[in-house]
Amino acid sequence: MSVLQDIIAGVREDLDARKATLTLAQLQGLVAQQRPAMDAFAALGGNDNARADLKVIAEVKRRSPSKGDLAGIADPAALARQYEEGGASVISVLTEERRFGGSLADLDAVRAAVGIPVLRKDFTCDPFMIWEARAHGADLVLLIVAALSDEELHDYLALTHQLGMNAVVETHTAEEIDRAVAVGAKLIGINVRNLKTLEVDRSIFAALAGNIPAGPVVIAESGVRDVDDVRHYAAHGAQAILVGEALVKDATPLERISEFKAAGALAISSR
Ligand SMILES: O=C(O)c1ccccc1NCC(=O)[C@H](O)[C@H](O)COP(=O)(O)O
Repeated sequence: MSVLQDIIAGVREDLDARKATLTLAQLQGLVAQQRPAMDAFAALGGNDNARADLKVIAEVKRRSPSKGDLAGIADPAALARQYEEGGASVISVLTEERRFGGSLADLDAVRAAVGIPVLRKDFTCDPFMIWEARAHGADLVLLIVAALSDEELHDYLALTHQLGMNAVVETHTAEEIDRAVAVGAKLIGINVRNLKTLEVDRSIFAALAGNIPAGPVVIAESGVRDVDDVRHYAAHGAQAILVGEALVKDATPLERISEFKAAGALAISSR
């Protein structure tokens, strides 16, 4: 069993427990009370043809299978506010519990604290999780191509759009990019971390970004340690970067995001 399959097996068990306490009809009732989702495509520069700056998706990430404990994060809302002040365009909240130590409570806290779109970052493997994301105020969900059939990818993306949200459609190979493009993904992430082996290979972003046609926002996910990594991704076509570990371990994440944005903008202007 790959790491990804193992994570998803745990996600399904936890989901079954939540489904035993809340029906889909009850969840849909909660969704009806939510304010409309924010336009994350626009927030990430999707409507801006010039796309002169680099957008940052800043992640609230407590733990990871590859690195273990990353940060205590006593107050995810305070961290998210620092991200927003630093210039992040979207906040990503890892809600998976067993391997990442996250929760829907973290999502609630972050949603209440910031005025920018929030991504529920989880291993979406059931439509119920998309309804849950919206019920907890998320504006985006994550759809990992490697974890879904074409039919699931199509149906989950359609439900996401039906609920007024966007999806980061995550890829790791040329074939997965083709599948993301075929379903009409508007936000395509290239995760340089192989979720089956946990290997991080930053060079795959440069190798694969050219396979994404004009239109979708291109997001480089994982592996940002410093401005050199930011420059590398921006120089090779990233319009946004998704950063977790480097920010949660930094004493001054606000400054770090400003620095990443400045380095990214410079690299984009010299492309
Ligand atoms: O982070 C992991 O170890 C991991 C392992 C297995 C599946 C997913 C994993 N991470 C999810 C992510 O994609 C990252 O949290 C995100 O891209 C940020 O990465 P980083 O900046 O390297 O923390």
